[in-house]
Amino acid sequence: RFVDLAAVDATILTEMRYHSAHNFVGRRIKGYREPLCILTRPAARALKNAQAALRPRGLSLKVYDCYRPRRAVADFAAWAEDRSDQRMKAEFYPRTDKGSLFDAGYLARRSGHSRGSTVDLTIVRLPAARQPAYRPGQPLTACYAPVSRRFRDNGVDMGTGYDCFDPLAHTLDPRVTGVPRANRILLRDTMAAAGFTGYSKEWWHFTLAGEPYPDTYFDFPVARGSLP
Ligand SMILES: C[C@@H](N)C(=O)N[C@H](C)C(=O)O
Ligand SMILES: [Zn+2]
Repeated sequence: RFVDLAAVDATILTEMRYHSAHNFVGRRIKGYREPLCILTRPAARALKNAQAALRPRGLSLKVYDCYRPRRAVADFAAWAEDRSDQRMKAEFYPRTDKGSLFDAGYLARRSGHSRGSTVDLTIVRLPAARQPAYRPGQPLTACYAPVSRRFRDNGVDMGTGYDCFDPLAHTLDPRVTGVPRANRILLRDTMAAAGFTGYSKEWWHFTLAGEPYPDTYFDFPVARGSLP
């Protein structure tokens, strides 16, 4: 019952951050063998419906993370214990202690992503702007800096970048007003209409209500060979 999202809706943009070095760890995460968005079929179909609601408005979804194997979650946990590695702090958690990321709710020891019906995503205005390639070692900017100063993601302004482990990324943080607040609400409402529930601490994180494997945490690698 798992599928490659591209086989269900080829128009949804992808930027698989954990297959890349542009994430809070700073390198590819264990278990991400290919830059694919794998989801349960019901979650992929529901995302297709969300995309269909956005496209007439000149907008598209862009996914950052989909199914996440348990070995990737374990990689996050091992990384969190190594306090000496602060390589990506300046962008992803500038004012949060990395030792508190699990307790603060920004990382989960048993992640909904491992059940296959949870997705991290944003909205992009079409035609999608080209965004600069991330170069490991480049100077980093805080994910909560104004949109003109932080990493130039081609998503609409959500008030912070993706995986910004900071209270400003809480979906309804009262300091986020105007356009970024409206963008968060558009994403939340579009996803809700398609059957997904958001997460109060991360504007980008959604889980399909009535997911097919509510109690199963999978560990197959993210690779075409894992699919039927
Ligand atoms: C790490 C972030 N993208 C995320 O998905 N956080 C939630 C809490 C999780 O790990 O499940
Ligand atoms: Zn997530």
